Amino acid sequence: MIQLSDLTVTFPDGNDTITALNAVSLRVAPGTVSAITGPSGSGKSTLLSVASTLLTPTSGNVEIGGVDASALTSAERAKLRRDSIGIVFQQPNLLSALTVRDQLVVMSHLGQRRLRGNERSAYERRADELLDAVGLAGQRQKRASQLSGGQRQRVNIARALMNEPTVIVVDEPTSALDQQRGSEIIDLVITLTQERKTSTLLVTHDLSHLTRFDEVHTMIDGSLYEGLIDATTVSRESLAGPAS
Ligand SMILES: Nc1ncnc2c1ncn2[C@@H]1O[C@H](COP(=O)(O)OP(=O)(O)OP(=O)(O)O)[C@@H](O)[C@H]1O
Repeated sequence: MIQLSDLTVTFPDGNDTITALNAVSLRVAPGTVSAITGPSGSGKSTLLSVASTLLTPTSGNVEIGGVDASALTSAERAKLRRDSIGIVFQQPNLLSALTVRDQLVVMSHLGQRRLRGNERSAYERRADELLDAVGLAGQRQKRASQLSGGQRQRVNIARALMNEPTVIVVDEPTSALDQQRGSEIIDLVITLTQERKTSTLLVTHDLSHLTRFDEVHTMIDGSLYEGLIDATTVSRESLAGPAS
């Protein structure tokens, strides 16, 4: 479960400041996908960076499974991130020299000592189970360069699940894919979220899938609103007020 409370992020801009997030609150329950859409520059990526504890907010806090990330040291936060948060970036950043299976195995012992043989085979079993779950059972020994864009995104998703996270943060998973492959990736994210009871926070520009998510929010100028809102036609004064 992830709970974002009253998050504000400002960046210096010459003598001024930019408010990238303005008192944003959001709770994503286990087994549900909450989608965030909104215009370019409205703060969506900043929200994902804060939710995944990669960026510390100017104020407000992020709780992952009841743990307040702001109360942790940076080493503790890195451990929380490794153990509890799966991050799926927009472009799959796979390591071209590794097989599909090893892309996953390497994730599970980042920053740790060399694996012993029996540990390695446990990780390989988990990798194979996840590759089955994302429809890549037959591709385990291939290299990233031999995969299609949709298959790479599947590896990316499987890799994010390797450490059994309770929270998944997904940035524009369909942006490099055609409509059908994009739709299949959304199906996969929804199915895995339900099966594994993760709290999934997903950013997308692609409005065609929005009705399939449990919740939809729109980010406008750093504020988060419930539902789908057309930021070009609605004035801020007429909005009901930020979601909380
Ligand atoms: N590191 C930074 N330093 C200064 N300003 C930043 C930084 N990161 C983001 N911003 C500013 O914060 C605002 C929100 O940016 P953000 O990238 O979160 O928007 P976005 O909704 O993800 O945009 P897009 O859809 O184009 O990716 C923008 O005005 C951006 O210029």
